[in-house]
Amino acid sequence: MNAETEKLALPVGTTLDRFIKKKQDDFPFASGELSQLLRDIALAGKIINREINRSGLLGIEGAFGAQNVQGEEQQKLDVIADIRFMRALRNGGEVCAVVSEEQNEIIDLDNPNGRYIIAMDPLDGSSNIDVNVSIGTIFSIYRRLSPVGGPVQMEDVLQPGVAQVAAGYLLYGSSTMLVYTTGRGVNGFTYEAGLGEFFLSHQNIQTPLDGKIFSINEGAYNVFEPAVKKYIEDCKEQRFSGRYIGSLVADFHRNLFKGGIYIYPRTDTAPEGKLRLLYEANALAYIVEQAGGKASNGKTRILEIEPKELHQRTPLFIGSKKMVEKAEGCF
Ligand SMILES: O=P(O)(O)OC[C@H]1O[C@](O)(COP(=O)(O)O)[C@@H](O)[C@@H]1O
Ligand SMILES: [Mg+2]
Ligand SMILES: [Mg+2]
Repeated sequence: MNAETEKLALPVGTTLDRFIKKKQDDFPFASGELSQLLRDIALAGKIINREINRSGLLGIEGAFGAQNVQGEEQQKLDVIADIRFMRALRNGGEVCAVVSEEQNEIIDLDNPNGRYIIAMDPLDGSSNIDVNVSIGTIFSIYRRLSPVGGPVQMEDVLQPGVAQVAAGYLLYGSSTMLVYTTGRGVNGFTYEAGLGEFFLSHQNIQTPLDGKIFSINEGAYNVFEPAVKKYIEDCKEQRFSGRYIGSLVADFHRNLFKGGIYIYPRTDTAPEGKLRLLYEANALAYIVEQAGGKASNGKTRILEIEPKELHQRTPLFIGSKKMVEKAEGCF
C-alpha cells in the first residue's frame, strides 16, 4: 500500500488502553493493577460524561435535596457521579477504600484484596452544572499502607500528597478529556464518543514557567489577606487577564496550557480556604509539579502538607512556577 492510499485513512492515534499497556511494559515488575484502575476510572468518566451531556433531557439537573459533610447543597449530578465512581471502583476490584467529597466517612468497597485507596471529587464545579459550563472530576490514587485483606485504617487515607502513585482529572467541557500522571510526566486524552474511546491528544504536557492570567473570585476581595490583595494589584498593574470559570478543574486546565495562576485564599468565612486537600488540591498539585509548575498554600508545598482530617481544607496557589513564587513572595 503506498503513502497516498495510506493518507486516505488517517491514523486515529493511541488509545488510552494501548498507552497504559505500553507504559506498564516499561516496568517489568508492574502488576497491572494500577493500569486496570486507570481503565476503571476512564469507564466511569465515560458514563458520567454521557449523563452530563443529557442531564437536561433526563431531568437530573438541580439540587438533590440534601447537604454533604461540608454543608453544601448536593446537586443530583454530584450524587450520580459519586454512585457511578463507587460502582466502577467496586466492580474493578483494585480499590479497597474511597474518600469522597460526597461521603462523610471513608467508604470501604469490600475489596479486601484491593491495594489502592482513592480520594475523589466526583463532580467539581457544582455551581456550574445546570448552566452548561465546564465541570470535572478529580482523583488521587495511593497504595494502602495497612496489610491487604485487613481492615482499612485512617493512616491509609491520611497520606500526604507526595505519597500519591497517580492523580488526574476528567474535564467535561467542549471536549471531554482525561489528564493524569503516574509520576512520569503528564498526558492528556480526548474522548471520541463515536468510538467510545479516549485517544492520546496531549503528550508530555509542560506548563509555561510564567503567564499573564490570574484566576481568583474577587467577590471576596475585601476580606482577602493583605498579601493576596498585594499580588492581585500587582497582576492588575501588569495588565494581566482575569479569568475565573468557577470550576477548579476548568480554571486549572486553562492555566496549565496557557500559563497562569489560580488562587483560592483563606477568607473570613473560610479561614482555611474552601478547597479540599485530599481530593482537590493534592491531585492538581501533583499534576502541575509534573508539568513544571508549582502549588502551595502560600507558604508550604501542598504535597508536603500532612492531612489530619478527611475533608480538610487548604488555601491554594497553583500554576506557573514564577507566578506562584511571586505570590508567595507577597507573604
Ligand atoms: O464560588 P466560589 O467561592 O468562587 O468557589 C468556586 C470553587 O468551588 C468549587 O466549585 C468547589 O468544588 P465543588 O464544586 O466540587 O464543591 C471549585 O470547583 C471552584 O473553583
Ligand atoms: Mg471540587
Ligand atoms: Mg465536587
